[in-house]
Amino acid sequence: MAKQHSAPAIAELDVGIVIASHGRHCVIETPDGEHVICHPRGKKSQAVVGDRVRWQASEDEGTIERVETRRNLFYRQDEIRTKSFAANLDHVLILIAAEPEFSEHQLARALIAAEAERIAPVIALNKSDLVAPFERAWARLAPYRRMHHGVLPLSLKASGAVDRASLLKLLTGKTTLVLGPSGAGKSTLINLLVPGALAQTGEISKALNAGKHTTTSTSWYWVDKASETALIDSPGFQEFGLNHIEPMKLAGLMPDIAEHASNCKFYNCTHLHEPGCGVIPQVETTTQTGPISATRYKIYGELFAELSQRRFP
Ligand SMILES: Nc1nc2c(ncn2[C@@H]2O[C@H](COP(=O)(O)OP(=O)(O)OP(=O)(O)O)[C@@H](O)[C@H]2O)c(=O)[nH]1
Ligand SMILES: [Zn+2]
Repeated sequence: MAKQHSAPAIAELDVGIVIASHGRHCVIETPDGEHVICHPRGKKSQAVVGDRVRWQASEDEGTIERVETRRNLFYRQDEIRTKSFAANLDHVLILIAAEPEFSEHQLARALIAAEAERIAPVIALNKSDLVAPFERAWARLAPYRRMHHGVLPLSLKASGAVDRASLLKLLTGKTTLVLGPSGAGKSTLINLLVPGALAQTGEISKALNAGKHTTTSTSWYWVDKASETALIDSPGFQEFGLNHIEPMKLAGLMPDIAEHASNCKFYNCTHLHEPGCGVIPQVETTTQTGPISATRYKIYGELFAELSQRRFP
């Protein structure tokens, strides 16, 4: 009888971090800093950037045998699909700018997705050198400056060295996903913290596509030689679907609303119309100031309605 080929025990397999992904295949980095193109074994081991994996070499490529348990997974979900950005994050850095004008809806959605996975968000507002638009954007961010850890003002082009230092103070030793709308300065930020980063991405996508001119969707960069601080660059800030969030969980994921949601008369209060609601009287109106901004409350109501109507794919 032929001897059956048995798979090696997981403990004997090599370890790696997923540093780029493109469709079904991805690039992993070994502890020695080598890069290997890997394919998942079956559908189960679909890996995303930031995943720690166990893999096995096969000729000059590799097979991912297991994805280690994730600390968190930052993703968005609409009616058609789920997009996973990255796993095992310490921070999501949302970079917006004085210009182009940012969408508060998108910002609120990305913050909710981070909160749902218990990932600490950092908001940065770039282009402080554009004085008047910056002032307007800064004022629009008042509710966000009160929540979280404030908003970091930047001028990546005009004061790169100072901004580099303040970003490193926040991000050193951490793994951070950088998100932002087009034109806010994401490439400028990544190149400031990781000189040559974009050239590196070019090489990786070339390896992945064997000469085809497509770019990788998400990429990992080490900021330091010791490989302790990492940035992850990912497109896709637009159309930030939150279908995976239960409507009744929404208030708990918006810190300014959550703060007052425990004072409601009904335990299942939606904070939309109920008598004895702790949230509604705290919302600012044209005649009354309040700790909850009218815009934030409106976003809450719209999202609640949207999530209540969702259909799972
Ligand atoms: N005035 C000003 N312009 C800046 C600043 N930082 C970046 N920019 C400019 O803003 C534009 C967009 O910057 P990018 O870094 O390419 O932005 P991005 O977010 O990567 O944009 P996409 O490539 O479209 O995703 C460029 O023309 C930059 O030179 C800044 O601090 N002040
Ligand atoms: Zn309520």
